[in-house]
Amino acid sequence: MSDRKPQGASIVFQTVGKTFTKPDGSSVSAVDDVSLTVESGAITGIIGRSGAGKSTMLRMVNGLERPTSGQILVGGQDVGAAQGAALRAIRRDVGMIFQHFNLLASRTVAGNIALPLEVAGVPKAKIRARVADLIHRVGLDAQSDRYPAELSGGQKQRVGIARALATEPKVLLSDEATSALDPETTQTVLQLLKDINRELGLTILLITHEMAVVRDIASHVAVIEGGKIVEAGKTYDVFTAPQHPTTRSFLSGVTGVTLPAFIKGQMHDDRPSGPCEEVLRVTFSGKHATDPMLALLTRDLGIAVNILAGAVEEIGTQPFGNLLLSLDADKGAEARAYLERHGLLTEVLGYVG
Ligand SMILES: Nc1ncnc2c1ncn2[C@@H]1O[C@H](COP(=O)(O)OP(=O)(O)OP(=O)(O)O)[C@@H](O)[C@H]1O
Repeated sequence: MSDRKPQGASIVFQTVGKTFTKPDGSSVSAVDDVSLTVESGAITGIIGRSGAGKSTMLRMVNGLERPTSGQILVGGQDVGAAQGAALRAIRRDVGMIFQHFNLLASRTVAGNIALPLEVAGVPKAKIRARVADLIHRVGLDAQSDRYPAELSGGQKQRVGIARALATEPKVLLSDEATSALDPETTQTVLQLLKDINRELGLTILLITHEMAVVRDIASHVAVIEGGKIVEAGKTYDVFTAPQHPTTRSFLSGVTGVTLPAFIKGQMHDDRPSGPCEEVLRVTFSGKHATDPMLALLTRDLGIAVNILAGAVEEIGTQPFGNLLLSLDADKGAEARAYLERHGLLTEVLGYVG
């Protein structure tokens, strides 16, 4: 792209709070006491429901909003305290892409990508060369002179990505960048972001309400609810051993493993009296993901299990599996202890009488 290879910068939220005052004078706490370190060069996802505070977190990283309390450091620089030239310098280091692309309809692909360079006062000849490079990087050589209205959603987002990269940022912020795209186009845009992250080493912080996006691209994830981070860690760890109910509910939509309706309809939270079956979720991860544990359970303890649903997925290059089982409730504790001893995680979902 140019002679300088951009390097990532870390983003550190230190006990950050953001309160908005509404027109009627009441206040809303959008972000509340958030501490989070986004590693330099990593792809980190912030996931949360609508109104959880995701956009506010992102907008504080490039100085579009200032925190009410705490600090945000980008590459060690305090964004909230920066003014004038210092703030402009931080903004050059932080590129952003948007759900609805935010392209100028009156400018061509090349013209849109050139815009931040024109604003930064880069000489024309240099702009031309850099724009050509960026267009090539995002695979739009044939569309260079087209206008946004003549592009598909995926192509528009590629323009957005190229424009965000124009000033060679250290950080790329992504605000639901694939939410308006179909699943196939989403995959190609996520792949482009991964390639950029690997080749340029820049830090990517993305917000999303889809766990599938986190699974497909992010090495780290933070779950936000009501302005607070309720869980954070490596994506693999959070997927295989989610701690918070909100995380679990996001995951239930993405693992593709749900109880068959006929079982769900009969299930009780508490164990009924008399003979019954315990319904279990078993999570396999890392080196245990492909172990034949259920066969071993039957062989070693003589406990038979019914498989209700299951899937093995990959996060990065690591496999993890989710199985829903039922077995004689009297044998439940023994079976769970056996599986846990062999490195699997178990969770009792309920009982069928
Ligand atoms: N400028 C503002 N003035 C008043 N309230 C605001 C403002 N910006 C955000 N809020 C409020 O702060 C809370 C968090 O909003 P935010 O947009 O950060 O959530 P979000 O997780 O990004 O949601 P969405 O996915 O719907 O965009 C919400 O209650 C929202 O109404």
